[in-house]
Amino acid sequence: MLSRVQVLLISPLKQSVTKSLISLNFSTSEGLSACFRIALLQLQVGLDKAQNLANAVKEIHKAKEKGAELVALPEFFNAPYGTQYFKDYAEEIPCGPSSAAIKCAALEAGVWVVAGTMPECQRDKLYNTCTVWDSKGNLVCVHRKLHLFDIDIPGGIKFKESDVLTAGDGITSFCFKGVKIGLGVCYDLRFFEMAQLMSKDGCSMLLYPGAFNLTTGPLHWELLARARANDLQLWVALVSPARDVKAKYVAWGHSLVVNPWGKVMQKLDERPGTIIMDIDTKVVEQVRTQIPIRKQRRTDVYDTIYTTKKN
Ligand SMILES: O=C(O)CCC(=O)C(=O)O
Repeated sequence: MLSRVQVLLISPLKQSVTKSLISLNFSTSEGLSACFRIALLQLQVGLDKAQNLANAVKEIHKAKEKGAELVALPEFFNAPYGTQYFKDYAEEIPCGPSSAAIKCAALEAGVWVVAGTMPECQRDKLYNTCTVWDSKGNLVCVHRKLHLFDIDIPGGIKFKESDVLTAGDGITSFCFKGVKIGLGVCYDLRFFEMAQLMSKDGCSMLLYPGAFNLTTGPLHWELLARARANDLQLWVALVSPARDVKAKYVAWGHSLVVNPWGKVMQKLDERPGTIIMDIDTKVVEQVRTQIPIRKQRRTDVYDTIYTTKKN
């Protein structure tokens, strides 16, 4: 719902301070509504790190030509996915070659980049880490995957990231053009409480670089994206690498954008490709006004809260 808010303006140009009151349209929950163009790059990723980086940089520039202002890359855009690879491909952030390539691409193209994830080493630990770069090439924030992907589905898939990786310990969001965007990495998508906290913090969009597989991908990828979008009434974007059937871990692909009504707005198949989508936070306001569940929660009966620090 929109409400009229009065803002006190103090002009620095006049000797005697001039005060004037103006009215602005503010949304009750998220601030001024805003619109921006996002690109999701479903990249082909292989064993050759230099080639992966060159491809990411080329596609960032192509996305800029299509008017993208914020460009998102997939989980492990610079390395194949698999516990056997993490150590060899890991870099310190922000001083490794992958950070350097993305910093430079963001600056040269003049776009913000959510650099999917890369294996990060710090001291003796490895993390699955998402970095965000602004259009001047500054590192805006870092999110280390909070929930490690440890599952065992007999006849389907067994994976144990925790054999090699350490989990992050915080929840991360950043502000782009006045829109707060929450970050998660792949398995993080399964954890509703994390998403709910980002929503409570004022996020209008959640962005997850991810790489589901051929067992859980068809079952849960789109379902989870739509569930998060519908429950929290915000935009959700998932960015996967393209499928490589010869890889040890075969990614599901199907990068997508879901709107705050829970509707899939754009979706790729398993091949390399790009989604270009205009994100309008007015839709967030609409659905939250028309189905006002955010105001109807029984926080006298239940709640979701932080138990530790925020990033
Ligand atoms: O949750 C899943 O089914 C897949 C998760 C995954 O592939 C990951 O966290 O990297």
